[in-house]
Amino acid sequence: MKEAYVALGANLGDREQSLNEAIRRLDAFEGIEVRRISDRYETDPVGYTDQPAFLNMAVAVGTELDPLALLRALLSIEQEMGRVREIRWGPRKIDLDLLLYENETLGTDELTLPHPRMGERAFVLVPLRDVWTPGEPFPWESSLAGDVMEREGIHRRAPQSEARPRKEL
Ligand SMILES: Nc1ncnc2c1ncn2[C@@H]1O[C@H](COP(=O)(O)OP(=O)(O)OP(=O)(O)O)[C@@H](O)[C@H]1O
Ligand SMILES: Nc1nc2c(c(=O)[nH]1)N=C(CO)CN2
Repeated sequence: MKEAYVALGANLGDREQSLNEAIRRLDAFEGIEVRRISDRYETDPVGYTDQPAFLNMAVAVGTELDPLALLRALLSIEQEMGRVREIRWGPRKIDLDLLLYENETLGTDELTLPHPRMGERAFVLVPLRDVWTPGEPFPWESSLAGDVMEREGIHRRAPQSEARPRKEL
């Protein structure tokens, strides 16, 4: 089994439900198992800013798929969930990006590894740090120093059990 990291984002419809559904579909996919799941973060939109706030997460997966097959699995889940591609960096029901696959580097149009913009995106790095290999230093720690969360408009959401109304506990 190889290890890979996937970033998830949603900013249209029921964002929470979309993220849960995407993780369920990932884990159900032949050759992929979800190993660790980050907290959820409410984040200000980056790039194209005239759009609703995102919910962002990251997961660590174990996989028997090669990098391209894993990327295609992510794209197929996006499509099954009804993602419509319109504006680049624009609003979407669900976005799944392949951040890292072991230590592979790749530079094709279809797949670039590591993901070319991950190092400059706090909305990616903050959840990625949650699921990083336990005991291993997080390589982007210095990018997250100081008040980056405040500056980039990133707010950790309460865990689901805390967020639920008492009667449902
Ligand atoms: N590491 C990667 N993860 C996901 N997609 C990638 C990667 N490298 C290249 N791509 C290609 O990028 C294409 C466009 O991806 P997508 O529509 O998710 O981009 P975006 O989310 O708008 O922007 P960004 O790539 O900056 O997150 C995909 O069809 C895919 O083939
Ligand atoms: N906060 C935030 N901003 C974004 C995001 C995202 O997931 N979170 N995804 C984008 C498309 O790549 C563009 N901008």
